[in-house]
Amino acid sequence: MTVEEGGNFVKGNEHLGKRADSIFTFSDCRYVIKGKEILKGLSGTVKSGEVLAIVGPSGAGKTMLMNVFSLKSGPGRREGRVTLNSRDVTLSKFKKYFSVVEQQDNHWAYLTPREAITLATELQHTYSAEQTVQIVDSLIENMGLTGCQNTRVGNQFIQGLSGGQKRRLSLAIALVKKPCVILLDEPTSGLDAAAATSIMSFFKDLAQNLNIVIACTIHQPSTKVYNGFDLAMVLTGGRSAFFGPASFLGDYLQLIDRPIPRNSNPAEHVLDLVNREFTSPKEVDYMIDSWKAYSDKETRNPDSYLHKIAEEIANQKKGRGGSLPEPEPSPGALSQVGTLLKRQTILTIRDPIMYFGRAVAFLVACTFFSFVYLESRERTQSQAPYKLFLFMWHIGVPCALGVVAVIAYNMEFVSIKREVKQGQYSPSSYVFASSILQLPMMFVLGIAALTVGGYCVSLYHVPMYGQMLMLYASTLWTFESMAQLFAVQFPNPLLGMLAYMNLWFSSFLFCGIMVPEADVPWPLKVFCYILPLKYFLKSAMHTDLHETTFRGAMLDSEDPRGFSCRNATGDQGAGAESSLACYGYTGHQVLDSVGVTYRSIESKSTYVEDLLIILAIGILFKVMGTLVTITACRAQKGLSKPSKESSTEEEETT
Ligand SMILES: Nc1ncnc2c1ncn2[C@@H]1O[C@H](COP(=O)(O)OP(=O)(O)OP(=O)(O)O)[C@@H](O)[C@H]1O
Repeated sequence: MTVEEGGNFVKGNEHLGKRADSIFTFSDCRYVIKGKEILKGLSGTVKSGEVLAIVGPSGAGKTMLMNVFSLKSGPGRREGRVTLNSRDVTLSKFKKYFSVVEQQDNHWAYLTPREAITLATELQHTYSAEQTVQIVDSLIENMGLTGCQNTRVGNQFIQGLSGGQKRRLSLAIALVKKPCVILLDEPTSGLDAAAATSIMSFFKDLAQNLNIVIACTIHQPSTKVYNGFDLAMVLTGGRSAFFGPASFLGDYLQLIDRPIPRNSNPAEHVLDLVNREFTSPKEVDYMIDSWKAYSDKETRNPDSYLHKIAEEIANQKKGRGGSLPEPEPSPGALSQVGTLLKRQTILTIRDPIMYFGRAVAFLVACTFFSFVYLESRERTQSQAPYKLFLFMWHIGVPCALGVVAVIAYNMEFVSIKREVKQGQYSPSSYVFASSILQLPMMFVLGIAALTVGGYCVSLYHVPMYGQMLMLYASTLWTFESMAQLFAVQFPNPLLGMLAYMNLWFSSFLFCGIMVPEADVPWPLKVFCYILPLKYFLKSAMHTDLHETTFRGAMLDSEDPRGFSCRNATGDQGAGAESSLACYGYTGHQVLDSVGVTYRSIESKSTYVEDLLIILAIGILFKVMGTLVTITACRAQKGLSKPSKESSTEEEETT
């Protein structure tokens, strides 16, 4: 029987591995934002096999406490100690021994649960293919995902797994690491009562069978769900109003003269008592003060539970918490890059937004502009300058559409940060894998932009297709690197899009066509050198024109320019064209003539130089993006140790 059918965790499953005993302790945890204490000295301890529920009204500080446990960086300063077997939980310990299941299930929408679990296993373990299949089968069976193992996970846009199935998939992925502690933020949110009861009883079985610590926040548990917890912590206004065995809450409330009414839900009752929105502040203060008085008294009673907790915390602080298990060997960087590359390839093929959707948009947009500039396919005198404008559209519009990549990379980065923090792989492995995949995809995008619009409709010079494609792919890659930088630099994708569009506009403005480079004042002139479109246009014009000839002009040794349009034939305006519309017979002559007005255009080939500059600009943005990615993934602050006074206070008031 599976969880899906309301059953229990399959006991004694050897593939999931039973952990050695461990103790998770937090002592005197505080969180201060701009001088305001959000968490006020919270302490507690949870043993392996136990489930702790942190309950409290909205704004009580449940999420903040979870963030403190999970070393999440935030706006404030954290104080206190969080330990596992008396070792302070640092980011590297966290990666090895902790798994977090966040409130929002953030999965790869285009993978199936089987693929997602398999890839997570391959990223974190060095198992053989056969062992991997066994582990994956076991997780799928135990998490009740058998029926949906080959269904795409889905998201808000594509239909996929139900909320409960997604939550179980999150848990399956969290278990792949074989953690000692699992932290769950609101695991029942969005689930109906039956699903919530089923998943909580499942957690209880899981904690016992794998001997792991589970700590979760929960908003308003039903009686059935509440009865499944081993320990409960009641929070209000960042303070503790109860911490101890969940089954003891009723007796405690009786002791302080706030008994649970008959047939009432204990959690609901206590939440009513500590909620300032529904109860008088006096009553809430009474609950906090009563707990402080009770815990102070009981901590001194050698037979009490609270005394044992205080002792346990003191032991942990003194380093008498036992050793931590040695984590299983993890795959090397190359193997991780290979697995990530496999995942990125599957996602690229299935998710059209990132590349293939853009390729279609490029094809349509460039073909559209080719039709608008249909006359420019004729290599005639009057059309010569319009070739330049067509190139501007043919590269400018695809680059502008790169703004889509900012959103896509931003969404991707949310998942990447989570996976890196969970210790699945290093950020540099991700950057490496995504960069490898980007390269061929830039050629796909270049082919889409160039082939139909440029070569079929606008009749670009076919022998130069390879060179032109290289130019396109490089320029698109440079803009892709810009998009990736802004996607990771700004957590809000709208800001990233704004930054990208600003850079794109600047690139257009300073491409040497809109305003002569010589006229641009310093320091703005620097943009003429560091943005890629100028180099692209120069080389694209040269590549397409230099081996061709233009009708309406002829070589003329008597004319100082070496050509004239007076007696030329073949152009509709031949002979009658004004000297202004006479650009030249050879591609070189036309390039020089166009360059009189648009000074960045010239007949001299600067292809290699331009290509290298474009690539250098791309590399610069890539390096910046990589640094920001690595920094953002590592931006986790450890807890500062409590002050002497606060540690003493903590020992007194568990
Ligand atoms: N940036 C901030 N500046 C000041 N106060 C903040 C900030 N972020 C959160 N808080 C405050 O911290 C308190 C605890 O918030 P937290 O999100 O932990 O509550 P919660 O118990 O998880 O609530 P809920 O159940 O509604 O999610 C709240 O009173 C909130 O207003």
